[in-house]
Amino acid sequence: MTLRFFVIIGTLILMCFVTSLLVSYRYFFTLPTINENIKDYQDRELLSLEIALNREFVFLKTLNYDYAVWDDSYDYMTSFDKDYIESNYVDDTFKSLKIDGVFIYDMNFKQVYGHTFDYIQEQSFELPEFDLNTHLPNRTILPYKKNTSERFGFLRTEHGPVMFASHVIQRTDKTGEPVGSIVFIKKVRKSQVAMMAEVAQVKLSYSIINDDSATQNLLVLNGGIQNEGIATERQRILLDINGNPLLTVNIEHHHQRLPVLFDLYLIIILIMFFVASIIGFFVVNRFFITPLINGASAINLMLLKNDLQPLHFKNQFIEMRVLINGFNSLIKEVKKQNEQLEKISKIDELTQIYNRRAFEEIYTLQWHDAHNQKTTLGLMLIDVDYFKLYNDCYGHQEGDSALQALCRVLKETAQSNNGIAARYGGEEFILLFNQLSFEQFELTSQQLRKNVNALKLPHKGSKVSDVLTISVGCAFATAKAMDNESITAKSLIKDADVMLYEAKNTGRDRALIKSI
Ligand SMILES: Nc1nc2c(ncn2[C@@H]2O[C@H](COP(=O)(O)OP(=O)(O)OP(=O)(O)O)[C@@H](O)[C@H]2O)c(=O)[nH]1
Repeated sequence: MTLRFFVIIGTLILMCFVTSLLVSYRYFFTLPTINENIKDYQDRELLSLEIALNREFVFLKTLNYDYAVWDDSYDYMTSFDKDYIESNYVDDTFKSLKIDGVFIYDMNFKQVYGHTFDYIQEQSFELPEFDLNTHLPNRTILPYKKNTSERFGFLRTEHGPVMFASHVIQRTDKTGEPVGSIVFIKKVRKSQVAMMAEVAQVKLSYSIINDDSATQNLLVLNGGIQNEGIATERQRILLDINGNPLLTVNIEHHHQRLPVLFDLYLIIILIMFFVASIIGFFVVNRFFITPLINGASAINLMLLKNDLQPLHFKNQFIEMRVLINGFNSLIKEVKKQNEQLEKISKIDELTQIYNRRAFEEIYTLQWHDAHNQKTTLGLMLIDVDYFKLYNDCYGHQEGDSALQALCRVLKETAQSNNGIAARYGGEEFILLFNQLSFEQFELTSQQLRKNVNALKLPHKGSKVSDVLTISVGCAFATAKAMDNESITAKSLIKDADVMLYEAKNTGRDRALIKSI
């Protein structure tokens, strides 16, 4: 798994976790509380509506009571005095009391007086429904049942629903047997409903029910919210005095937008969190993951190429800088040690010139170059004359010093002719030259021998000189020979070896050349 993938997965898990946390909090705590508050509010709206309706009846009932419990009304039921009617139920009475009709009944449900007057339109109208001898079910409007002195409610008429209030006729001091009852009525009007809506702070409309079956599932306006949820609007029915559905009331609640799980605030919070998470990821990616990945790729590439180099990253974080600097120091140290190892593996410790292994590598490369470019290649195989005797005479340490002095000469001579010098065996050395002409090569071999002689290292044991001398076997491969492939790298060394053998056998302290 990559670090970036891990951080992406981590960020996504964090986003899911926080989202579910916020959503759960809203679902289990906030939303139920808001719903409960709205339900409570809507319950109060329904109760207010009920109170507003009752208030309408209270006005009607109070008026009705005043007229029913009055000596003049009581007396009328025995005398049927027209003066009582003419002085108390003129049209202006209806207008001032804001009622639309008065009916007086005896104890046998017989209407002894009835008058209707639409106090707004100021005209009479017929209400046959209040003839209780022809509309027997409507007798329920009268308070003639035991322990009942008043009744009120709605009644269906051909002019629409009306509100009524009735009370038994009694003396003012409430003595004497009931002699009849007075009924006051008031039409249900839009203006009245509008006032109720204002009191309850809801929008109201109503319709008259003509088909009972359509209202079977509707609740009666009574007792507020009953086993219902919150809603933007709901319907209630009003029953007439006989318990039959009369009106459907459409209530539009104050709350027209119900709370949802993902409301605007939650969405904004989630968006803000998502944006913050994404920004966070990009910051971490930009300043931490990308440098780390680049660093890892660079190290990987170095390992593949086997070329260790310091990292050139800049980073804001102290820890990252410490890491990079630490790595660079490590690389520096490894390179240093590698160089030392390389040197140790290629340079002869005593003489500080190339060892045989290094020579083989260089020789192989130069052989191929010379072969490809058709250029000359020359080898000089050097052996110190009577060195065993030198050691015997001066000691091994002096022998070492002599070899060191000799190798300095070999190295200088080689380098001054663009060649290399290497230790080939114990006291056997080899020089390699490329692109020299035969003349230059020959001259160099002689010069080399002279330079060694010029060291003037005393050598009492030598049978050819009183100073240290060398024998040199040289092999020179011409450009032509390199081209026609008549020789090999090995054969050239062999030729040099043969010439060295010749030089030894023909008196030492000399350089013999074979040109191929
Ligand atoms: N002091 C010292 N002696 C070495 C070293 N390497 C080889 N020798 C000695 O070099 C001597 C080589 O002797 P030989 O190969 O017998 O030949 P020589 O005495 O040089 O005689 P010729 O080669 O025939 O002229 C040996 O005695 C080795 O011990 C070295 O690193 N230091």
